[in-house]
Amino acid sequence: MAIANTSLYEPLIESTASALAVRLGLFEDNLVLNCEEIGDGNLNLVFHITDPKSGKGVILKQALPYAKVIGESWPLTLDRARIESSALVKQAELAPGLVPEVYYTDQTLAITVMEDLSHLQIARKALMDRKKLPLLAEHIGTFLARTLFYTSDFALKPHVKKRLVKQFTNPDLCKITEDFVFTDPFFDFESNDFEPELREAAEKLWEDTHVKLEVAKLKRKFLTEAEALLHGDLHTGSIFVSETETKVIDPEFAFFGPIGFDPGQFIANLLLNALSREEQDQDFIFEAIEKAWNTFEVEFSAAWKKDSLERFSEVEGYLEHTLEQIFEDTIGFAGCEVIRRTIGLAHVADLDTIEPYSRRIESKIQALELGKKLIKNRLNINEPGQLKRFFRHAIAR
Ligand SMILES: Nc1ncnc2c1ncn2[C@@H]1O[C@H](COP(=O)(O)OP(=O)(O)O)[C@@H](O)[C@H]1O
Ligand SMILES: CSC[C@H]1O[C@H](OP(=O)(O)O)[C@H](O)[C@@H]1O
Repeated sequence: MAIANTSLYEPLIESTASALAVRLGLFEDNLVLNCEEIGDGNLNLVFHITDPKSGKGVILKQALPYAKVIGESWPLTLDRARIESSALVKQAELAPGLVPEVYYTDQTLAITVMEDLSHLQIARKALMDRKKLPLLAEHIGTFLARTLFYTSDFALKPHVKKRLVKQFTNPDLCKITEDFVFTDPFFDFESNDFEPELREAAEKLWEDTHVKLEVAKLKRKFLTEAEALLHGDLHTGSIFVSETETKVIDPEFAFFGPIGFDPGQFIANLLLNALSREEQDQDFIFEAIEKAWNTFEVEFSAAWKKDSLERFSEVEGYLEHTLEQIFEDTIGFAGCEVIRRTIGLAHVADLDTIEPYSRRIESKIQALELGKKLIKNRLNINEPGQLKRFFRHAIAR
């Protein structure tokens, strides 16, 4: 894989990042700015630049020519910065108010300068703090319906759609998902990462040919179905929230894929949070899943009726068939995400911080059972209202 021409590229440090923000005219040049690298994700640098006097801030995100979490031994294309900034611009157009505003991008330096969202909290952390998030589900349902419908063949003319598919071809980042979501966790591969106490449950999964056949089908969909422009990594760490606002960040995995992938990742990460809760605290999560899906369904249907260019859209039953297929895929993709976040390379804090350790192991064994059952039974789960019972039944020992 080619690494971008690094002769003009240089990784920024705090002083050069704030100097760049001044050069871009984002701050006056006589100010004393604060700049801190706050990136806690797996891949990139994130600089938070602020003027302490006015309180004004911006975020400057820069891709490194490798995956930050692994180091230079894992080269990764700088083109992901172009994908991320273009996706944010497209999503802002389709779902206004639900993504940070992009102020500036530079493909050579692989940077995106964007709105500072530090007044909000990452949804994973808010959910772990058991915060009430009354608008999260509705906002994400709207984000999904609008970004997915309006980038699909239902809304776009064929040439426009194909041009966008080309613009958002994202092979390196897709390969990460193909490996770490759809392949490695289902085999005894070195990249997997789990506690010794989970080995027996992992081996049971690796021997389960039914699960593996169903994952193979889901992976094929991910590889081949260019239905709509996905966010591509819509976990709760990619969403900023408060009681009144929701902003989706980090779409560097964006590409044209199967519509059910984004709702599947969102629902999976809510289910992973539910696994970290006592039963009496889980209702908020199941209500959020139902609300998000119902909002998605209502807004996708309204957009279909208002704006579909497809002649067959009027055919009775076609919308219902499309939504049923998306829901089936959503449940299957959610199952893959639950499993990979439990024994794969990239974990979630919701499970990893459960105390005591014995309960953490118990919850992770439950996660593996839940993931397998979601994948195998995705055809029998017809609406989100069934998920609470399904979850309780799946994790019962
Ligand atoms: N627009 C923003 N405003 C405030 N903080 C941000 C913003 N974007 C990212 N961050 C912070 O940086 C962290 C990593 O950003 P993210 O885009 O997820 O990076 P990565 O691509 O490496 O996963 C986030 O968890 C958040 O704390
Ligand atoms: C080594 S990439 C693993 C994992 O990291 C990405 O998440 P994020 O950018 O939010 O940290 C993505 O989920 C990848 O699958």
